[in-house]
Amino acid sequence: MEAAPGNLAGVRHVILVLSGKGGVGKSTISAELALALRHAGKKVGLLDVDLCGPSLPRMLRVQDRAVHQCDRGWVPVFVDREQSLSLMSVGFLLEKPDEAVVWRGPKKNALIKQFVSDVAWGPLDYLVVDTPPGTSDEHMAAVDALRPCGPLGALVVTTPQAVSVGDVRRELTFCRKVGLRILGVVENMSGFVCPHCAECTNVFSRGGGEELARHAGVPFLGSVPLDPELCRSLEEGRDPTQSFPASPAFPALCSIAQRILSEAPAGLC
Ligand SMILES: Nc1ncnc2c1ncn2[C@@H]1O[C@H](COP(=O)(O)OP(=O)(O)OP(=O)(O)O)[C@@H](O)[C@H]1O
Ligand code: SF4
Repeated sequence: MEAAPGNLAGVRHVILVLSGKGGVGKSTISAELALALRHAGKKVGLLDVDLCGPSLPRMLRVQDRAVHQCDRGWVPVFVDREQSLSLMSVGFLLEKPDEAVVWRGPKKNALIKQFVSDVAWGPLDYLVVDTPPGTSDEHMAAVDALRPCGPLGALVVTTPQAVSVGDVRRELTFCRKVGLRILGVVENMSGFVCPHCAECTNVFSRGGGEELARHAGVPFLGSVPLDPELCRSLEEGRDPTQSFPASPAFPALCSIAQRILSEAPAGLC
């Protein structure tokens, strides 16, 4: 395998977060996974290649910050004082936060390649990559640019309904075709836990993600419930592990991070 070049040389593991369709919580899971890995003592980078819907700067409350240039390229925005979680997003390059990115494919692909190669990530245990929904040229551009890092892990997010599960099946086929190592499926918005009595109501049905994983022969990493506190923490840019440690989503997210951590020695990348 060729050695990872330049700015990627210090990146140990890469995880692409994918979903068959939009709005299933891919950015949420990317952000929360990055926070949970950071809480486990890891140095984490988050790369937002969802060029048309860059939501991570807002979710992590760093939307007013700017990226700077250094001799090795762009310096990502550090989310925490300890500088253990850094973020690069097209959101930092837009003049206004609600400006639309209306570029054609080649320009988007060129920017994705630049995001991968021209960001001075420094040493990272994990680089978590939030991708656009579906499968597109942008996914291929990200995979091609990241491939020199070694085998790339893929985490696929779905909601429990059958329609989302169908989209995920296509996503898993894509992962296999381009040689991503499928770490597993996460079922998001899986039931609503009542804040009064802790009874779980399966708003959108339940178990589609687990069933899909079983059929596809890939690991099921866990279910994250619909959680108003998680939603609130994202709206307010707060870390739910700190602000809402008793929220129902928190143990689920921690256990997914633990599964990812336990995969690493088995050669994630
Ligand atoms: N488990 C959850 N509990 C409560 N709210 C959630 C949960 N997961 C996601 N959300 C909320 O659902 C909305 C969509 O989530 P998110 O932006 O992460 O989806 P996405 O799949 O990345 O969307 P897209 O890529 O299409 O923009 C957000 O407002 C987020 O706060
Ligand atoms: S689950 Fe029970 S306690 Fe919770 S809102 Fe419904 S009726 Fe009330």
